[in-house]
Amino acid sequence: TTQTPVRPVVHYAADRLAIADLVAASKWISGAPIEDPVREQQVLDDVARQAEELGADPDEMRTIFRDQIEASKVVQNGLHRRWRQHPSQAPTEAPGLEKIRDKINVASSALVHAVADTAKERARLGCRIEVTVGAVVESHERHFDALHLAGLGRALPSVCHRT
Ligand SMILES: C=C(O[C@@H]1C=C(C(=O)O)C=C[C@H]1O)C(=O)O
Repeated sequence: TTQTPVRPVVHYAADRLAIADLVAASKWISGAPIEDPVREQQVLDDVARQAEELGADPDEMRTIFRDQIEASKVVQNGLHRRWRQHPSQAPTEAPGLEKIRDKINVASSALVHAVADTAKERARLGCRIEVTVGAVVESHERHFDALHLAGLGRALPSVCHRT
């Protein structure tokens, strides 16, 4: 398949976003709220620390991950709306949230590395179109529906940095 320098960033953002389905199912069953500001702060502090360890910009990493978190909530809210409207589609079992968050942490670290590895590429003029095309191709490969494509779109606006 077509590879561009920023494609790994799109790939790992999509990996992380796909886990939102499990989170949504777990919260649907437990009744936990979709938004968890304490956990969000932990995620942001964690990726900023990892960025520093890799010699990357911690503030930029926080900005990029604020968008990953918003994207996850777009997908979770969309799935809950769908399940309220079509209860027969709602999940009846799901893993516990702690177990799923272990998976999110792994996906986050992979994305931190991809971001840290592409500082130069993300400053290039071609970045924006590469990210956009990458998101469409990635969505197609993963059989994403419109909700997940919209979520991936919400995940990516801060990837290409304006220098
Ligand atoms: C994914 C979750 O849902 C939301 C999104 C988060 C994220 O993307 O890391 C963190 C907390 C929640 O506001 C979660 O609760 O783990």
